[in-house]
Amino acid sequence: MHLAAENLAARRGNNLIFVNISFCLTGGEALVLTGRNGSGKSTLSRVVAGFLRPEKGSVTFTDSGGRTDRRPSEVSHYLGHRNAMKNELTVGENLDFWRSFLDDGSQTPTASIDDAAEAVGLGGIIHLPFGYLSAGQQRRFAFAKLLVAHRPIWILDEPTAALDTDADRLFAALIREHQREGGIVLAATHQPLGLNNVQELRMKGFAGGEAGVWGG
Ligand SMILES: Nc1ncnc2c1ncn2[C@@H]1O[C@H](COP(=O)(O)OP(=O)(O)OP(=O)(O)O)[C@@H](O)[C@H]1O
Repeated sequence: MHLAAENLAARRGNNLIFVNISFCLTGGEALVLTGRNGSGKSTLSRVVAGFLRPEKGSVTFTDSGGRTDRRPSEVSHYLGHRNAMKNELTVGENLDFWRSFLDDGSQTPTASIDDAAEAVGLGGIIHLPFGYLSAGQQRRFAFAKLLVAHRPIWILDEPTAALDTDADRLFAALIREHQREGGIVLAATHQPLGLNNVQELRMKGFAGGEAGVWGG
Protein backbone atom coordinates (compact mmCIF):
# COMPACT_ATOMS: atom_id res chain seq x y z
CA MET A 1 0.00 0.00 0.00
CA HIS A 2 1.22 3.50 -0.66
CA LEU A 3 0.17 7.12 -0.90
CA ALA A 4 2.05 9.21 -3.44
CA ALA A 5 1.92 12.93 -4.12
CA GLU A 6 3.60 14.16 -7.26
CA ASN A 7 4.56 17.73 -8.01
CA LEU A 8 1.68 19.28 -6.10
CA ALA A 9 0.95 22.98 -6.24
CA ALA A 10 -2.01 24.67 -4.55
CA ARG A 11 -3.63 28.06 -4.72
CA ARG A 12 -5.84 29.83 -2.17
CA GLY A 13 -7.64 32.82 -3.64
CA ASN A 14 -5.12 34.53 -5.94
CA ASN A 15 -2.03 33.20 -4.20
CA LEU A 16 0.04 30.15 -4.94
CA ILE A 17 0.66 28.66 -1.50
CA PHE A 18 3.20 26.00 -2.47
CA VAL A 19 4.69 24.34 -5.56
CA ASN A 20 6.66 21.18 -6.31
CA ILE A 21 5.60 19.07 -3.33
CA SER A 22 6.20 15.35 -3.78
CA PHE A 23 6.30 12.46 -1.33
CA CYS A 24 5.64 8.75 -1.20
CA LEU A 25 4.56 6.92 1.95
CA THR A 26 4.19 3.17 2.30
CA GLY A 27 2.20 1.30 4.93
CA GLY A 28 3.51 1.98 8.44
CA GLU A 29 5.13 5.32 7.54
CA ALA A 30 4.31 8.83 8.71
CA LEU A 31 5.00 12.25 7.23
CA VAL A 32 4.98 15.23 9.57
CA LEU A 33 4.35 18.65 8.01
CA THR A 34 6.07 21.47 9.85
CA GLY A 35 6.60 25.15 9.09
CA ARG A 36 5.59 28.61 10.28
CA ASN A 37 1.98 29.79 10.48
CA GLY A 38 0.57 30.25 7.01
CA SER A 39 3.22 28.12 5.28
CA GLY A 40 0.63 25.79 3.81
CA LYS A 41 0.40 22.77 6.12
CA SER A 42 -3.40 22.79 6.34
CA THR A 43 -3.67 23.53 2.64
CA LEU A 44 -1.53 20.50 1.77
CA SER A 45 -3.51 18.31 4.22
CA ARG A 46 -6.76 19.40 2.60
CA VAL A 47 -5.43 18.76 -0.90
CA VAL A 48 -4.37 15.22 0.05
CA ALA A 49 -7.73 14.63 1.77
CA GLY A 50 -9.51 15.71 -1.42
CA PHE A 51 -11.20 18.85 -0.01
CA LEU A 52 -9.18 21.18 -2.25
CA ARG A 53 -8.31 20.68 -5.87
CA PRO A 54 -4.57 21.01 -6.53
CA GLU A 55 -3.48 23.67 -8.98
CA LYS A 56 -1.04 21.13 -10.40
CA GLY A 57 0.08 17.57 -9.69
CA SER A 58 -1.72 14.54 -8.32
CA VAL A 59 -2.24 12.37 -5.25
CA THR A 60 -2.71 8.64 -5.75
CA PHE A 61 -3.44 5.72 -3.46
CA THR A 62 -2.38 2.15 -4.24
CA ASP A 63 -3.85 -0.52 -1.98
CA SER A 64 -2.05 -3.67 -0.83
CA GLY A 65 -3.45 -5.58 -3.80
CA GLY A 66 -2.07 -3.00 -6.26
CA ARG A 67 -5.48 -1.37 -6.97
CA THR A 68 -5.32 2.33 -7.83
CA ASP A 69 -8.99 3.01 -8.55
CA ARG A 70 -9.83 4.46 -5.14
CA ARG A 71 -9.18 8.12 -4.47
CA PRO A 72 -7.21 8.99 -1.33
CA SER A 73 -10.31 10.79 0.00
CA GLU A 74 -12.23 7.49 0.03
CA VAL A 75 -9.67 5.75 2.22
CA SER A 76 -8.63 8.59 4.54
CA HIS A 77 -9.70 9.83 7.92
CA TYR A 78 -9.36 13.60 8.16
CA LEU A 79 -9.10 15.28 11.54
CA GLY A 80 -9.05 19.03 10.91
CA HIS A 81 -8.91 22.05 13.22
CA ARG A 82 -12.63 21.70 13.80
CA ASN A 83 -13.98 18.61 15.47
CA ALA A 84 -16.85 17.97 13.03
CA MET A 85 -19.30 16.94 15.76
CA LYS A 86 -22.82 18.24 16.46
CA ASN A 87 -23.10 19.96 19.85
CA GLU A 88 -26.76 18.96 20.30
CA LEU A 89 -26.18 15.24 19.75
CA THR A 90 -24.65 13.02 22.41
CA VAL A 91 -21.08 11.80 21.99
CA GLY A 92 -22.46 8.32 21.26
CA GLU A 93 -24.83 9.62 18.58
CA ASN A 94 -22.04 11.61 16.94
CA LEU A 95 -19.69 8.62 16.87
CA ASP A 96 -22.46 6.36 15.62
CA PHE A 97 -23.07 8.76 12.73
CA TRP A 98 -19.36 8.82 11.82
CA ARG A 99 -19.10 5.03 12.11
CA SER A 100 -21.72 4.50 9.41
CA PHE A 101 -20.70 7.51 7.30
CA LEU A 102 -17.01 6.59 7.17
CA ASP A 103 -17.31 2.81 6.86
CA ASP A 104 -15.00 1.86 3.97
CA GLY A 105 -16.66 -1.50 3.33
CA SER A 106 -13.43 -3.39 4.03
CA GLN A 107 -14.93 -5.28 6.99
CA THR A 108 -11.75 -4.64 8.97
CA PRO A 109 -12.66 -4.93 12.67
CA THR A 110 -13.04 -1.57 14.43
CA ALA A 111 -13.53 -0.45 18.03
CA SER A 112 -17.04 -0.27 19.45
CA ILE A 113 -18.13 3.21 20.51
CA ASP A 114 -17.60 2.29 24.18
CA ASP A 115 -14.12 0.93 23.45
CA ALA A 116 -13.19 4.01 21.41
CA ALA A 117 -14.30 6.23 24.32
CA GLU A 118 -12.14 4.14 26.68
CA ALA A 119 -9.23 4.36 24.24
CA VAL A 120 -9.27 8.17 24.41
CA GLY A 121 -9.56 8.03 28.20
CA LEU A 122 -13.22 9.08 28.46
CA GLY A 123 -15.27 5.97 29.09
CA GLY A 124 -18.64 6.48 30.77
CA ILE A 125 -19.67 9.86 29.34
CA ILE A 126 -20.83 9.04 25.83
CA HIS A 127 -24.43 9.82 26.87
CA LEU A 128 -23.57 13.52 27.30
CA PRO A 129 -24.27 16.10 24.59
CA PHE A 130 -21.01 16.88 22.78
CA GLY A 131 -21.52 20.59 23.48
CA TYR A 132 -21.32 20.02 27.28
CA LEU A 133 -17.73 18.80 27.12
CA SER A 134 -14.51 20.74 27.69
CA ALA A 135 -12.33 21.67 24.68
CA GLY A 136 -9.86 18.88 25.45
CA GLN A 137 -12.61 16.29 25.96
CA GLN A 138 -14.16 17.33 22.64
CA ARG A 139 -10.81 16.92 20.90
CA ARG A 140 -10.38 13.46 22.43
CA PHE A 141 -13.77 12.38 21.09
CA ALA A 142 -13.00 13.89 17.67
CA PHE A 143 -9.99 11.56 17.65
CA ALA A 144 -12.16 8.61 18.70
CA LYS A 145 -13.89 8.98 15.31
CA LEU A 146 -10.71 7.50 13.75
CA LEU A 147 -11.16 4.33 15.80
CA VAL A 148 -14.81 3.50 15.08
CA ALA A 149 -14.41 3.17 11.29
CA HIS A 150 -11.43 1.72 9.45
CA ARG A 151 -9.51 3.89 7.02
CA PRO A 152 -5.86 3.11 6.17
CA ILE A 153 -4.75 6.75 5.87
CA TRP A 154 -4.99 9.22 8.76
CA ILE A 155 -4.64 12.91 7.85
CA LEU A 156 -4.31 14.93 11.03
CA ASP A 157 -4.16 18.73 11.19
CA GLU A 158 -2.83 19.88 14.58
CA PRO A 159 -4.25 16.79 16.28
CA THR A 160 -2.97 17.72 19.73
CA ALA A 161 -4.30 21.30 19.89
CA ALA A 162 -6.12 21.89 23.25
CA LEU A 163 -4.81 18.67 24.77
CA ASP A 164 -3.15 18.01 28.12
CA THR A 165 0.10 16.01 28.25
CA ASP A 166 -1.72 12.76 29.07
CA ALA A 167 -3.79 13.09 25.93
CA ASP A 168 -0.68 13.97 23.88
CA ARG A 169 0.87 10.67 24.94
CA LEU A 170 -2.36 8.79 24.40
CA PHE A 171 -2.83 10.14 20.84
CA ALA A 172 0.81 9.36 20.00
CA ALA A 173 0.31 5.77 21.19
CA LEU A 174 -2.87 5.40 19.10
CA ILE A 175 -1.13 6.81 16.02
CA ARG A 176 1.83 4.46 16.53
CA GLU A 177 -0.62 1.56 16.83
CA HIS A 178 -2.20 2.59 13.51
CA GLN A 179 1.30 2.57 11.95
CA ARG A 180 2.05 -0.84 13.46
CA GLU A 181 -1.09 -2.17 11.78
CA GLY A 182 0.27 -0.91 8.44
CA GLY A 183 -1.55 2.44 8.31
CA ILE A 184 -0.20 5.67 6.81
CA VAL A 185 -0.16 8.99 8.67
CA LEU A 186 0.13 12.57 7.41
CA ALA A 187 0.19 15.04 10.29
CA ALA A 188 0.58 18.82 10.35
CA THR A 189 1.93 19.92 13.70
CA HIS A 190 4.02 22.49 15.55
CA GLN A 191 5.20 20.01 18.16
CA PRO A 192 6.89 16.60 17.92
CA LEU A 193 4.27 13.86 18.22
CA GLY A 194 6.69 11.12 19.26
CA LEU A 195 5.99 8.89 16.27
CA ASN A 196 8.16 6.15 14.80
CA ASN A 197 9.14 5.68 11.19
CA VAL A 198 8.55 9.34 10.43
CA GLN A 199 9.84 11.82 7.87
CA GLU A 200 9.50 15.58 8.04
CA LEU A 201 8.38 17.89 5.25
CA ARG A 202 9.17 21.47 6.22
CA MET A 203 6.74 23.74 4.40
CA LYS A 204 8.23 27.00 3.18
CA GLY A 205 5.31 28.76 1.57
CA PHE A 206 5.70 29.45 -2.14
CA ALA A 207 9.22 27.95 -2.13
CA GLY A 208 7.59 24.51 -1.66
CA GLY A 209 9.07 22.28 1.03
CA GLU A 210 12.20 20.55 2.15
CA ALA A 211 12.32 16.90 3.14
CA GLY A 212 14.13 15.91 6.30
CA VAL A 213 14.00 13.41 9.09
CA TRP A 214 12.31 13.93 12.42
CA GLY A 215 12.31 11.29 15.11
CA GLY A 216 13.47 7.66 15.05
N1 LIG B 1 -9.84 30.38 1.70
C1 LIG B 1 -8.68 31.05 1.57
N2 LIG B 1 -8.56 32.07 0.69
C2 LIG B 1 -7.40 32.73 0.54
N3 LIG B 1 -6.27 32.44 1.23
C3 LIG B 1 -6.35 31.44 2.13
C4 LIG B 1 -7.54 30.70 2.34
N4 LIG B 1 -7.29 29.77 3.28
C5 LIG B 1 -6.00 29.92 3.63
N5 LIG B 1 -5.43 30.92 2.94
C6 LIG B 1 -4.02 31.36 3.04
O1 LIG B 1 -3.21 30.27 2.66
C7 LIG B 1 -1.98 30.33 3.40
C8 LIG B 1 -1.69 28.95 3.96
O2 LIG B 1 -2.62 28.67 5.01
P1 LIG B 1 -2.62 27.31 5.81
O3 LIG B 1 -3.82 27.32 6.68
O4 LIG B 1 -2.45 26.20 4.82
O5 LIG B 1 -1.26 27.45 6.64
P2 LIG B 1 -0.72 26.57 7.87
O6 LIG B 1 0.72 26.28 7.58
O7 LIG B 1 -1.60 25.40 8.11
O8 LIG B 1 -0.85 27.62 9.06
P3 LIG B 1 -1.04 27.42 10.66
O9 LIG B 1 0.28 26.92 11.20
O10 LIG B 1 -1.33 28.83 11.10
O11 LIG B 1 -2.20 26.48 10.89
C9 LIG B 1 -2.12 31.44 4.42
O12 LIG B 1 -1.43 32.59 3.97
C10 LIG B 1 -3.62 31.71 4.45
O13 LIG B 1 -3.89 33.05 4.72
